[in-house]
Amino acid sequence: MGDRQVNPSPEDVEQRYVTRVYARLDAERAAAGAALAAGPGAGGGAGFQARVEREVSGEEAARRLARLDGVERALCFGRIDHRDGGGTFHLGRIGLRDEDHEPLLIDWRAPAARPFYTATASAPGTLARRRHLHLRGREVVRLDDEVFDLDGLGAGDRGELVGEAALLAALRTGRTGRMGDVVATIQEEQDQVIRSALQGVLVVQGGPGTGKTVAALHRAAYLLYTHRDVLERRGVLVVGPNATFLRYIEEVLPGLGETDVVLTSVGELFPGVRAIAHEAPEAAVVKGDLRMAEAVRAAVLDRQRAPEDGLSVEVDGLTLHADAAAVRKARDRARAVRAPHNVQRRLYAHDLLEALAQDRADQYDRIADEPLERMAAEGGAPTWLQELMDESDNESLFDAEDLRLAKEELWADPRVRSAIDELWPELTPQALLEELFASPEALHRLACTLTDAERDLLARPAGSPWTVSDVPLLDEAAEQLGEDDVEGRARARAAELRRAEEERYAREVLDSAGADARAAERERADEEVLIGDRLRPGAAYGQGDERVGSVFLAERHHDDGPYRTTAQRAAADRTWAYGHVIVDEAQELSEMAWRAVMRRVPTRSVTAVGDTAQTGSPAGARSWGAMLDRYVPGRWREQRLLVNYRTPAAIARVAADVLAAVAPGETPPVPVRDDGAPPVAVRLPVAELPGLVAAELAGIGAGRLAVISSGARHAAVLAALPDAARGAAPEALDAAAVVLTAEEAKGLEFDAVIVVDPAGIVAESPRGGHDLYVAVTRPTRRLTVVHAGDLPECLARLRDAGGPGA
Ligand SMILES: Nc1ncnc2c1ncn2[C@@H]1O[C@H](COP(=O)(O)OP(=O)(O)OP(=O)(O)O)[C@@H](O)[C@H]1O
Repeated sequence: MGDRQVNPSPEDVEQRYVTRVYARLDAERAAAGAALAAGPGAGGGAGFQARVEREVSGEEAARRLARLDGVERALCFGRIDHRDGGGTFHLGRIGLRDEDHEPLLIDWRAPAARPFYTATASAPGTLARRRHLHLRGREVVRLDDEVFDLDGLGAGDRGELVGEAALLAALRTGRTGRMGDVVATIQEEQDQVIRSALQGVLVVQGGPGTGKTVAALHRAAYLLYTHRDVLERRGVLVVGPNATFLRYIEEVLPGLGETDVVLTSVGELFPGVRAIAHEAPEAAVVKGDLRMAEAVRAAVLDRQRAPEDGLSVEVDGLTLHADAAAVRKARDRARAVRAPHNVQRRLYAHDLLEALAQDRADQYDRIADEPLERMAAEGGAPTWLQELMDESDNESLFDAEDLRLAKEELWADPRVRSAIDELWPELTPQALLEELFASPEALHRLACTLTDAERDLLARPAGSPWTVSDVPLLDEAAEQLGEDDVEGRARARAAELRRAEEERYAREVLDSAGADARAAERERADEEVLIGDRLRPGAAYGQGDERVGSVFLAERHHDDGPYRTTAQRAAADRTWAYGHVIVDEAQELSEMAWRAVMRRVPTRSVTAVGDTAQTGSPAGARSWGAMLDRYVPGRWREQRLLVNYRTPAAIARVAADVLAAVAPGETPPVPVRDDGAPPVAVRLPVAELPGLVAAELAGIGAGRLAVISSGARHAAVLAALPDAARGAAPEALDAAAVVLTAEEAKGLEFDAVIVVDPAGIVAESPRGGHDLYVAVTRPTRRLTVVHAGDLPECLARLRDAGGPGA
C-alpha cells in the first residue's frame, strides 16, 4: 500500500509551481534590494560618465524593486497548454526566469501570452486548455479550466466570453473602493484596445461599465512593456476627471508592475495651482471655448506697448528719451522673434536701453561741446582749438564699450527698469489672467470675439480662487509668456563645465530618442533670441541665457537632490513632453483642455477613452471629431467596447431607458450577467434614508454603497446621513457609505447605489438627463431610486415593476 504512487492533484501541481515562482520573486527582490543598498558608491570612476552610469544603474535597481514589490498579489494567474506539443506556459503580472534563465513566468503582455486572452470556444487557435489559477496569498485555492474541444459545442452555445467562469467570479466580487486589475480575465475586445499600436490617437468609445478605464490602464502597462525604451524616459500621463477618481484607479498600475506613470486631472495640470473652486457651467463653457486662446493672446500683446510719445526717463538730472519710432522698432523686432513674451522682453529691453544710452551719450557730447562752440561762435577760440573742433566734428566722445557699460548702468537704475516694465512687463500666467478677468474694460477690448454676456461670465474680482476651467487658460498663458526660470539659470551658470558634459550626454539621449519636436522648437526659439550674441549674459542681465533644447534635457536629467523617477520629474514640469497620454472620461474635456493636453504630447500618441452619451459638462464633447480633428484631421481611430461588465441585466434595462431618453439612437452596452436584486423605486422622505442605507449595507455585506443625490436634496441627504462619508474627497472611497453628486460619481462604481431625487438630477443636469444616466449605471449589484414626487418618465419601468414604494 505504502508504495503505491498517488498522482498529485492538479491543485498540488500548480501549488508546487506557484511556490517556485514566488521563491524566484523573493530572490529577485533580494538582488534588486542589494543593488540599491550598494548605492551610488558602487562602481568606481570619477567624472560625469561614471556618475551617469552609477545613477542609471541606481535608477534601474530602484525601478526594478518597485516593480517587483507591486506584483505580489496573484503573481501567477493563468496557464495555457498548446495542442500538439506546443508547450505549456504560466502567465504572470511580470515575466520571471529561473536560475538557468529558462522562462518560468510569461509576462501577460508578451506575445506568447496573447492566446490566453483571445481564445474562445469557437476560435481556440492552438490552445488545448486555458487555466485560471486563483490564489489567496501564495496559496492556490481554486483552478478554473476551459478545455477547448474542437468537436464540442458551437459558439452559440458557449458564448464568446474569454474564461467565463473566472470572469463572472471576478465580476461578482464585492467592491473595495479601489479599482483592481483584470489581468486574468481581459476580454478579446479589450485586448485589442490594450495592444493597439502606440502611434496616433486611439479613441475608445463605450458605454458605462464596458471596461474603458480598466482597459486604458492595462494599455498603459502594455505600452510601457512593449516600448520601454521610449516610454520609460518620456513617461506616460493619465488624465482623469478628478482626484477621487485618480485615487480610485491608482493601485491598478503598480499591481501590474508599472510605476512610471503620472496620474493627474485637468485641474492639476498646471504645477503650483490647485483648482478647487466651483463655477457656473455657463462660465465653464466660455472658458472652454477656443476663442479664449485668442483672448489670452490679445491680453499678452496688450502688455507689449509702444506709446505715441516714446519713452522718457529722468536719470541723474537728465531726461533720457527714446522716440516713438525707436520704441515701435524695438517692439516690432522683439515680436518678430519666435519666442514667448518674457523672453522677447529681454530683446525689447535691450533695444530700449541702447536707445536711452545713445541719447545720454548724445546729450553728454552736446554738453561737452557747448562752451567751446559758444566760444567759437563768439570768435574767441584760438586757431589750434578751432582745428581740433573741426577734426572731431560728428565724432562721439563715447565708444562701443562705453555704450555697453552705459546700458548696464541704466538697467541697474530702478527708474529705468520700472519705465521699461510699464511698457513690457515680465508677467506670470496668474497675473495676466487675474488682471484680465478683474477689468471689464480690458475684457471688452481684448476678448472681442466674445459676446457681452460671455464677457460678463468671465468677470470676477482679483484674488478669486482658481477653477478647473481656469487651468487650461493658465496653461495657454504660460505658453505665450514663457517661464523665466531665474533659479534654474543661476544654477546653470554656477556649473557651466558640468553642464557642457551633461549636454553632450543629453544630445546622445535626444539622438537615440529621435527628434523631440518640443525640445527642438524651444531650441529654435532660443537660438533666434540669442542670434549674434545680442543678449550676451553679463552683469547687465545677471543671468545666463544660453539655453538650448538639449540643455533643457540635461537639466531634466540631472538633479542634485535624491533620485527622482521619470514620473516625479515629469509631474513637476509643465513643459514635459510625454511619450503617451491617456485621457479618461475624455468626453468631459473642453476644447481648451484638449489644447493643454495635446501640448504635452507633441508626438500625438494618445488614447482617449470615454462615452459621448455620458458627457455632463456643457463644454465637453458631443462628438470625438469635433475635439480631435483639429489635431489629427481624420487620422484618429476608434475602437468600440460593447459589453457591459458592471451592471446586471435588470439594472442595465433601466439604464437603457434613460439612455433612450437622453441620447436617442445610442446603443446601450450588452450586460454580461443576469443576477442581483431587481432595481426598485421607493417613495421615501429623505429623513428616512438611514433605515434604507442600513438595509442596503446589510444586503451587500462587505461592499460599498453610494447615495447619489440631486444638488437640491444634497444638503438634506448629508444631514440625514451624518455617518456617511461626503463629497468627492479621495478618502470617501474607503468608507462603506458615501454621499455624492452625479458629477462626483463619474467613473466610480459601488455594490449598491441609492439615487435620490431623480427628477431633480434630470432638471439640474446641464445637458438634460445625462447625469441620471451616470447615476443609474454606477451599481454592480443593487439599485434603489428614492423619490418624493413623480418619477421621471424614463424610469417608468421601476414604477411598473411595482417596487415597495413605487
Ligand atoms: N475583463 C474584465 N474582467 C473583469 N472585470 C472587468 C473586465 N472588464 C471590466 N471589468 C470590470 O467592470 C467594471 C467596469 O469597468 P470600468 O470602470 O473600466 O468601465 P468604464 O467603461 O470605464 O465605465 P464608466 O464609463 O462608467 O466609467 C470594473 O469593475 C472592472 O473591473
